[in-house]
Amino acid sequence: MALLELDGVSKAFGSLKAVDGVSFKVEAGEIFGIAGPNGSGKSTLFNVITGIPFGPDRGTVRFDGTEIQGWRGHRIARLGLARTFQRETSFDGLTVFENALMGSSFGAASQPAAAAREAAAEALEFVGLGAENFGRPAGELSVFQRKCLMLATAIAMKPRMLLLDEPASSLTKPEIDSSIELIRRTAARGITILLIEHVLTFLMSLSQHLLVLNQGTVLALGEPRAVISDARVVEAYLGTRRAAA
Ligand SMILES: Nc1ncnc2c1ncn2[C@@H]1O[C@H](COP(=O)(O)OP(=O)(O)OP(=O)(O)O)[C@@H](O)[C@H]1O
Repeated sequence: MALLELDGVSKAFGSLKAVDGVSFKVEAGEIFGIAGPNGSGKSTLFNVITGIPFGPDRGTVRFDGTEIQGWRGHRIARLGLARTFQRETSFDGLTVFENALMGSSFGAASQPAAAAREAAAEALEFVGLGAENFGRPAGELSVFQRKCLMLATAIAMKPRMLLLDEPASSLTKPEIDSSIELIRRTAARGITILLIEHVLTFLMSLSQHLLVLNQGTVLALGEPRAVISDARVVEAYLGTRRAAA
């Protein structure tokens, strides 16, 4: 059984069909990539899967066999489905450690406070934000460090699946390389990953399956090399590759 399964999922804003009848499956343990031109519905798809901030209008979303469409975001997160955002998102007035602690305390609310602190520290060390950063206000961090903090906060929740929305945006080439390595190591922890990215080389080097969205619908889905040579994908997406990458 797939860990995540979407069947005919749709979301409209007025007359605009942002996500229109999307179906796909993600197997446990894989890195599954999602590409598509600007405005093709990628972030809206993440929103409707996670319920943050809204669910789908139609269709079913199954996580580990449980139908979760229409559930509130916090309930979906507690089931083991965490996400990051396109823009670095943190509580800037809180310290690095307090941010990660929000994740670990929320993810396993029943665990003792000491275990939550341990999970927060481990996640921060894992992303490269060592103890010397724990007391720094999150607002002081660089863009790359803030992305690492957002990832650490999600990992501290101990999710089974992580949805990463454009983790490479606004990063330099060496930071993108570090980010690829970090996502590989995150998957090696046993966390299934659904990854939105504009930078195709990023998706190609990480994903076992690639889905391309166009105008809210699935244009192509399959093995990444076959997908990027699909003529419809070349026309809809690769024409903008240089500008996007
Ligand atoms: N809350 C909203 N209200 C109205 N329209 C929206 C809303 N969110 C997204 N849209 C519209 O839905 C379409 C899909 O947007 P979405 O952000 O999902 O695309 P995307 O593929 O993630 O784009 P990008 O690559 O630029 O981030 C766009 O036309 C966008 O303007």
